[in-house]
Amino acid sequence: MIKTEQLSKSYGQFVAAEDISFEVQPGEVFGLLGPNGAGKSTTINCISGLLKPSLGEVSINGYSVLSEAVKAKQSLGLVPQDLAIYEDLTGQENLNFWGQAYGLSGRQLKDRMSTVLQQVGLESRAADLVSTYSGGMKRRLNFACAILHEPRALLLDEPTVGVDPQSREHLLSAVENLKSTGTAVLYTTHYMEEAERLCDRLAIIDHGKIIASGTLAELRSHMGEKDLITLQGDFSQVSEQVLSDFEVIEWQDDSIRFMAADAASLLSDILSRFGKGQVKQTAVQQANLESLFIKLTGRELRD
Ligand SMILES: Nc1ncnc2c1ncn2[C@@H]1O[C@H](COP(=O)(O)OP(=O)(O)OP(=O)(O)O)[C@@H](O)[C@H]1O
Repeated sequence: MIKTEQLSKSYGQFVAAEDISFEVQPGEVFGLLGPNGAGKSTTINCISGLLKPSLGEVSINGYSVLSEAVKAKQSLGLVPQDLAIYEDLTGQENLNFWGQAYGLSGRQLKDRMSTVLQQVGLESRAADLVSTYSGGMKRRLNFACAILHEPRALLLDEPTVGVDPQSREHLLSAVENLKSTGTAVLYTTHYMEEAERLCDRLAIIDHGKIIASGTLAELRSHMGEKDLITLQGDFSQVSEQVLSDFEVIEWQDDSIRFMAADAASLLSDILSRFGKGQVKQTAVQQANLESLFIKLTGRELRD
């Protein structure tokens, strides 16, 4: 339903997205997970037609976004990172505006408005001006506007950034609901927990490139059932030989990261290899998307 083939986008000499290929099937949530600046919005904007790719192909429901834009966009909904709603209109008026822009009218538009308001939990505030909404409520309305016309493919660009837990829950359940009705969803986020909850398959993106992709289970298996251990302290005088029997990912004067199977049982042996007072803090993370990202890049997802 959503397909990119070797999509690249450059700004002058700077390559913001490079060789991005994936497909999202109906009823599937595909996640693009990566830190700020990784290239997620660039990819989404090329798919929605807001940006023209420098190279590669994008299609929606079999129609090329470049050469058959009108047909491609008929099946597409976009929830942009920047809000696309009017503050000086009510929630209802915003929906009415967007509904008409999508060609809906009369009874059909009324029914859809009431369905989406209920899906995002805004029925009781629909008659209020958007300027009186909380940030999370605005994000929910932004989402509602994008799904009014029942798109078969939906692009969500970090829809939960800065929202309160209640709004986040409304948004995540609305995505789950769309998935169950067969919508193909592309979901970008830098929140690992959201990717783990929602996504059937994922691509991890960093510096404009996909560095790993697959189902959650496939991605976890990259970690080889190993835990990620982070030590903080003073390691400026410590030889890397101390951990030569482990896979060290990052070694700095004040922190060390390495992988170990069953880290908890090895911890006292590991700590005994360091001098008194050298290790000030210890953290053990089981295999998850965050630890995989650190393994692949040496950096944290939220950098
Ligand atoms: N118009 C532009 N001109 C030059 N560089 C740009 C432009 N738009 C984006 N970039 C750069 O491209 C890179 C990717 O940006 P993009 O917005 O796609 O990242 P992102 O993963 O969506 O992160 P964020 O969540 O912070 O938006 C960044 O380094 C950004 O500064």
